[in-house]
Amino acid sequence: MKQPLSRDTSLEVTNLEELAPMADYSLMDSLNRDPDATPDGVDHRPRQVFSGHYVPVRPTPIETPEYVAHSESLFRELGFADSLGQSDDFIRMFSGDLSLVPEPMSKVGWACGYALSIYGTEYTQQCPFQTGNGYGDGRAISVLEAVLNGQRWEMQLKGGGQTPYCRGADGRAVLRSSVREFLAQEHMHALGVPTSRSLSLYVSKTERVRRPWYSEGSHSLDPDQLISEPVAISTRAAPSFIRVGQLELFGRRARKQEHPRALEELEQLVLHLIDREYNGVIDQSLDTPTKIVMLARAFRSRLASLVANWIRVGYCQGNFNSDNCAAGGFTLDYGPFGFCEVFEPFYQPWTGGGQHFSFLNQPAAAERNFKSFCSALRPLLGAHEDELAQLDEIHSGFPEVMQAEMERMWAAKLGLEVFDSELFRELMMLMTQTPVDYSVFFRELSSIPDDIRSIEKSFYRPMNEAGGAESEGLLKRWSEWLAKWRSQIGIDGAGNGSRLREELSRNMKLVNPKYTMREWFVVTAYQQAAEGDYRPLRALQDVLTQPYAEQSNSVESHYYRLKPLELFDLGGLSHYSCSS
Ligand SMILES: Nc1ncnc2c1ncn2[C@@H]1O[C@H](COP(=O)(O)OP(=O)(O)OP(=O)(O)O)[C@@H](O)[C@H]1O
Ligand SMILES: [Mg+2]
Repeated sequence: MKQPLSRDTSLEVTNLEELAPMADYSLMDSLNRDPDATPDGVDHRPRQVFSGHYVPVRPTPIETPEYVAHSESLFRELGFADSLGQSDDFIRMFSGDLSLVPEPMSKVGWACGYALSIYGTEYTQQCPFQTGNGYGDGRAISVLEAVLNGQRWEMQLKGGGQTPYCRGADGRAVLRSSVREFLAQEHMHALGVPTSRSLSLYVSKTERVRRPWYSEGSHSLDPDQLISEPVAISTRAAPSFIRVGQLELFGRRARKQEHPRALEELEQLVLHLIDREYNGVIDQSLDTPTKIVMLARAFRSRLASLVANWIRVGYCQGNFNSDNCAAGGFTLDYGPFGFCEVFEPFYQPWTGGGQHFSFLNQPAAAERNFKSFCSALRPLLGAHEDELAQLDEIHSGFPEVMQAEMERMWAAKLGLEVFDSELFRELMMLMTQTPVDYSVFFRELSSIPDDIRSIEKSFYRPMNEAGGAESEGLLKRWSEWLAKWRSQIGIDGAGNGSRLREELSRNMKLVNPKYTMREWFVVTAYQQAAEGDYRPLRALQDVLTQPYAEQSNSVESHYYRLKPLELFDLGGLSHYSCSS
């Protein structure tokens, strides 16, 4: 059971009037507004934005909003009373209506432009004007910057209506995708993986949009029908929402000298990034070239560690373009993501994602994004030969840093002090030859079994029944592998109850989660939520926010299970072609 944390409730924010004095839009001071924009933010038509870092946008509120969920733990961190999420003024603001927010809160939000590279290749075609000037936050609108409990946060609505970057789309997010992102962010945080956070989720009781989706039981790769879904607004929170793609937009403009202030705007953005995300890591008093070299090194280690963490918990981002890669080194944009159930090295839930963004190829995809990041910084180093050489070296060192992170991560998953490549290679071979559930396998291993019986719980195909010689051979190899592993971790001969064994098991269970976000639970949660029943969603939220805990027997029997075989290959459940 979760322990209620003791807290000083007298300091809690209980309404917007109390929150307002903490608002601090320093972004507006350090960055430039699009000079063509009207300050009132009512310009929602798709158009080109040629310069400036942000466009003022007034969100379009969803009709008749209803409270669905908030993150108790983020509220606690921010010093918000738990009841705040259900108060009228808070609901109004975070369902998109800024018209009544108290001073000095801004009645206008902002959206940002960004560029796109897919696996390291620059694209401009996704922009309706073929110039790259019409691409950016099409439905994400930041509405608040504030210093809360000593930390600076930016709050961003997703699904808050059209922005100049909407490319003709409706600017909305449906309840389905909003529930997914809302749950995933807090789950990842609880898993210890850096991520944007979930603040709140509100659904409209009357406004719906049509989206392509799968019919019940469909095995089709692409959606086979249009369905009407309730719209929702989820709010996410992070120190900033600067993406690698955003640096790229300004890097490309500077490289091509698209306008006289292009280089200056790139520098402003990079300094803003350092201030928001690398404060305390990079000394503000240093000169810009030195800062840039330090930034590249710091981002490299964060990115490598992030991706190793993804793999540790079985997470596949699915669409790891540069515009879905946060420059602060945390997970951003939970679109066509998924958690690996049956282990497959090239697991990829997004049908449009290809192998390059698949599960174990994420380190390579991260390297491509890192390349885009470094190219964006280059114009700022101009003739600084020394720093340019350092930047190149930092870039070319990415695979080595990534590999070291991966080895550390695999060693930790296996309870080893030092990575053992042979033991690991054999395990990978067995895990690809035996359909095995990734998280159940590592969790069962964390109990340090004496034989393979408990590990067999993670097998999708019983090994002994009618499997013949092949199955017998595999079982034998599993047993041999287990014996070898046991001797490597040094507990051979130590019985249950030995201190060493218990400590090792405890540590492994802090690295190998018991509960991960299996899509079939999420489907029930969002389907019921669309009917107005939020209980399955909240129950799942409770389970997923304590993923390493054993939890109750009933939670275990319900949620600690292999994916039922009849759910394999179902559209919307095992794979999806879009996520919005
Ligand atoms: N319904 C929509 N209306 C307007 N723009 C949209 C819509 N759906 C997606 N976009 C835009 O299309 C681009 C690609 O979408 P993608 O799925 O990567 O992002 P997203 O899930 O909307 O948002 P984010 O990256 O902010 O989490 C983004 O720039 C996004 O803002
Ligand atoms: Mg995106």
